[in-house]
Amino acid sequence: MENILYFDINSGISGDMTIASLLDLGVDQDKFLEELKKLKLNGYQLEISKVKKNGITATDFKVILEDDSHPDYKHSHSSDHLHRNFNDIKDLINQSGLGQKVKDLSIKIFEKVAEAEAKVHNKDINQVHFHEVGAVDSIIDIVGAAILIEMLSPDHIYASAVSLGTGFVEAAHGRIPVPAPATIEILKNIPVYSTGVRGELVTPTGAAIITTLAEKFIELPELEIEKIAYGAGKKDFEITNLLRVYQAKKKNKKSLVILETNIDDMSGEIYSYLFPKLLKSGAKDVYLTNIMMKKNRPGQKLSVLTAEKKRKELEEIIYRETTTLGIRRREVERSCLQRKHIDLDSKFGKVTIKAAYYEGELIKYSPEYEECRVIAEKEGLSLKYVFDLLKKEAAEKIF
Ligand SMILES: O=C([S-])c1cc(C(=O)S)c[n+]([C@@H]2O[C@H](COP(=O)(O)O)[C@@H](O)[C@H]2O)c1
Ligand code: NI
Repeated sequence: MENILYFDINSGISGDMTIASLLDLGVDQDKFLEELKKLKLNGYQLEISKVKKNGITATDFKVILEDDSHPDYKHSHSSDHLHRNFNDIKDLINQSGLGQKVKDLSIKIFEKVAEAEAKVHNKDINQVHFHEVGAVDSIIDIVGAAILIEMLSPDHIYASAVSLGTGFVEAAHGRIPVPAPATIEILKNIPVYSTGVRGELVTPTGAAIITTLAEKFIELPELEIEKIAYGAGKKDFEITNLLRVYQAKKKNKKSLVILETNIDDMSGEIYSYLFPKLLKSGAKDVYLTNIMMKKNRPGQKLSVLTAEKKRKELEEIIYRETTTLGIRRREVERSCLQRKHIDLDSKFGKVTIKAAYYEGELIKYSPEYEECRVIAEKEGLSLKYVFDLLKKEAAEKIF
C-alpha cells in the first residue's frame, strides 16, 4: 500500500490554506511549531484554530505580524511589506537548523515564485524583489508547508485541476488581474479552470507550493480515503473557501507501458537479435503474436512491456533495429506477487529458489531456471529431473 495525499483544489489554494489543511490532517502541532522555530525569523505569532465555513469545520492558520519596528520587518517605501530577493530568502533558509529535505523543498517553491516574477517583470531571477511573497507570512507558509510534507512523508502527492477565480486584486503592483500574473505564469501547463467566482482563489504562493508538491494533476484516482481535512481560506466568496485534502492509501498496482507494432516485412534473424537487446535495455517482457495484416499479408505483432522511464530508449531500439515506421503505446496496470530469492544448500551446491507470496502467504516457489540448466548439463541429467529434485529439497529444507 502506498500513502497518498490528494489536494482537491475546488476553491483555490494559498500558502495559509495549505498549512491549515495539512494541520487539519492531525499532524503533531507542537512538533510542527518546534520545527518552524528553527527558521531564524522574528516578529510574528502563529494562531491555529478551528473555524466554520458555511457550517463546515476547518482549521485556520494565521500568521500575526508583530510591531513593525522589529528589525526583521523593515518597511518598504510603498507598504508594510519587506523587500527580500531570492538570495536573501535562500540564505535565510540555508542558515536555519531545518533538515536538508525541508530546506531543498522550501527553496524549490521560492524558486518557482522568483522565476514567475522574473518572467512577468522581465528581470533576472536574482534581481526580483519579492513584495508580498517576501514577507514573513509567505516565508512561514512556504517553509511550513515543506515541514508538514516532510512530517507526513507521503509516497505520492496528487492534485485536482486548479479553480482560479476572476476579477481584480489589489497588490503591491497596483490593481492586477485575477489570476495574478505570477500565479498564472506558475500554473502554465497545469489543468486550470474558472467557474466565474469573483476573487483571487489562487495566490502565487499557493500555486508555487502545489506545482512543486504534486506529481500529477488528475481527477480523483481509485483510492481508499482514510482522512479528510479542510484548510480555511481567509476571504469569503460566493463558494465555500476551503482547501480539501485527502490522506489515502493506494494498492500497489504498478503502472507499465506496452509498446506494440505490426511488422510484415522483416527477417526472423532480426527478431533473435532484437529480443535480448530489448530485454537487456530494460524491457520486462518481449513477445510476438502471429497476425494477418492488410493485403492478406501474414505478419507479427511485436509487444514490449516496460516501465515508463525506459519507454523512449526502447522505442529508439525498435525504430533503429526493425522495419517499423510507427509504434503504438498504452498504459497498463499490473499487480504482482511479492517475491523473494532464497539460497538453498542443495546436493548440487548453492541454488537460488524463487518464492512468491500473496498478501504474505507463500503460494509458489521454484528453482532458478538458469542454475538448473547449468546443473543438468554438468551432471548429464534431464532438466525436469533437476527441477523436481530441487523443488523437493526446497520443500524439505526451507518451506
Ligand atoms: O509579490 C509578489 S511576488 C506578487 C506578485 C504578483 C504577481 O502576480 S506579479 C501578485 N502578488 C499578489 O500579492 C498577494 C499575496 O500573494 P501571496 O502568494 O503572498 O499569498 C496576492 O494577492 C498576489 O496576487 C504578489
Ligand atoms: Ni509581481
